[in-house]
Amino acid sequence: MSDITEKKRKHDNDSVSKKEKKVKKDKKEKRDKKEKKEKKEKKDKKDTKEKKEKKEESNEESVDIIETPIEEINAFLKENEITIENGDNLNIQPIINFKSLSNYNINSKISKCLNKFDKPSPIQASAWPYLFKGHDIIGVAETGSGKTLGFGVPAINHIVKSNNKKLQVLVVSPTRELATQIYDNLKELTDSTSLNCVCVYGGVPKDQQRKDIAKSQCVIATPGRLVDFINEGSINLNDVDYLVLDEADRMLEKGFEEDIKLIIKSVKNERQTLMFTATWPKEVRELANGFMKNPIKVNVGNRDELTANKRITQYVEVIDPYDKEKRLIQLLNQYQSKNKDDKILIFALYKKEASRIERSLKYKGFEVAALHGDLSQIQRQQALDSFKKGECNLLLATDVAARGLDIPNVKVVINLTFPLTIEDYVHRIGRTGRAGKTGIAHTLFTEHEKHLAGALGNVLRGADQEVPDELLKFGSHTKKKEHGAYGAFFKNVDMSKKAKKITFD
Ligand SMILES: Nc1ncnc2c1ncn2[C@@H]1O[C@H](COP(=O)(O)OP(=O)(O)OP(=O)(O)O)[C@@H](O)[C@H]1O
Repeated sequence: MSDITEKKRKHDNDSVSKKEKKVKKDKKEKRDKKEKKEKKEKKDKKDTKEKKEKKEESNEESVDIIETPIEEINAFLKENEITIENGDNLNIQPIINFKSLSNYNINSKISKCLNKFDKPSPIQASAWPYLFKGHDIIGVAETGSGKTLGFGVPAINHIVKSNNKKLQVLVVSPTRELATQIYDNLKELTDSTSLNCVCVYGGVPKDQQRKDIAKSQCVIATPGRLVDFINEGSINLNDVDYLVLDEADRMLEKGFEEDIKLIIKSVKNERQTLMFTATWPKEVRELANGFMKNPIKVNVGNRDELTANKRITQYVEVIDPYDKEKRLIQLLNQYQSKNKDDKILIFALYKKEASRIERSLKYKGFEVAALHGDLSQIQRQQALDSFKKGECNLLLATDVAARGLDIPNVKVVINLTFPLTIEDYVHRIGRTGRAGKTGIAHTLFTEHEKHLAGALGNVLRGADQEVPDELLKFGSHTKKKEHGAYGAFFKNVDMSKKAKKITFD
């Protein structure tokens, strides 16, 4: 090849590669421009969203403080027999209507979830203001009075306000079914605020729970599975600064103490601690104080004495133990209603007893579901679901169903065998007469339970119910419950110091 031809070829090649380079450069510039534009649009969109949210927030902030007249507040406290005790002599008005929630900058998405109700229930009205301000609380109010949202609304608002995605709220519940129910309640709130919540309980595989924990800000748990996860390092509670013990007296009883100790040791020291229940026996009060900082005690109804919901009509029949089953059939025939929605809940004491009675009822032609500890978790959940949905209107349960379960249209509770404690009696019958409704509790009482006759008599009197003569014959002696738990964890609190009862004047 001649020099000239070689030069021409080189020149041609150069100009081709220059052209290619230019095309490439143009393409890149175009691409960059497009990316830049997309980025800007994205940012603008985000800014607008943030601005909108900020505006909403500032709107909330700029809302005028809603003052409720003192006379109205005092009438509300009196009518609902509310006492608020605290050592710091704080004087914070209850939130007696949802409008007043704006005084506390409650996230509007959370308050929207409450639209289905007319007004806060007495425990919500009186506990919320203290909880929004970050205080520890012991909330004691009758069964079915809305305690779940009483601790749940401030819990989720606490996460929203913190503006971080760490796990911050822990709710501990004694049974799997109750944990699931609390989860359903709180999920409505977390979903509205695009936060995540997980329910952690035993009897089902762990894998999915582990995955869900990793992305959740709120955990509802039964103690056993939670302790499992703590021990295997699958859950980090270091940032939990809002701790709720639901059914607190049960959680502080012997049997749960080791788990509760470990759980409390695993959460943040600087935290808000809440204890909610319908029964607050003297035996656990000092112990509870040891886990809390100057707790405010909110009492709805005269709950220094054990009291049952007064909208429940209580019948107590003293009976020969051998006649119980025959009487149960008569009661079922008497109470089974033509209204297909009405439900009856029967309580037995032991799992074996529950299984035996279930078989016997089925043999006699009753359609009955059963819920007790000898069943698998799937069977337990199926029985509860079919009872809740009304597919089967008769449920036979042990005390696993005594606390917290909120099942619509339970018209009658039958105590086939009396529970081990008088507190359990109050919780069992509290499965009826919920959220302002009425109900019936029919109890078969035998000489085997005579040591609880005095306490039962007091509960009946306290709720303005008739005390049968046969019950009085057992005398009024009440066996004291003992509490030997908590060893070194136990903190002696000076109970002689009287807390102040607040009145608004
Ligand atoms: N402000 C309200 N007004 C009317 N109903 C309400 C209100 N808040 C909650 N409820 C309803 O009251 C029912 C009982 O509530 P919840 O289960 O929280 O009771 P509880 O006090 O925890 O009862 P328990 O002592 O048996 O655990 C639920 O169906 C709930 O939806």
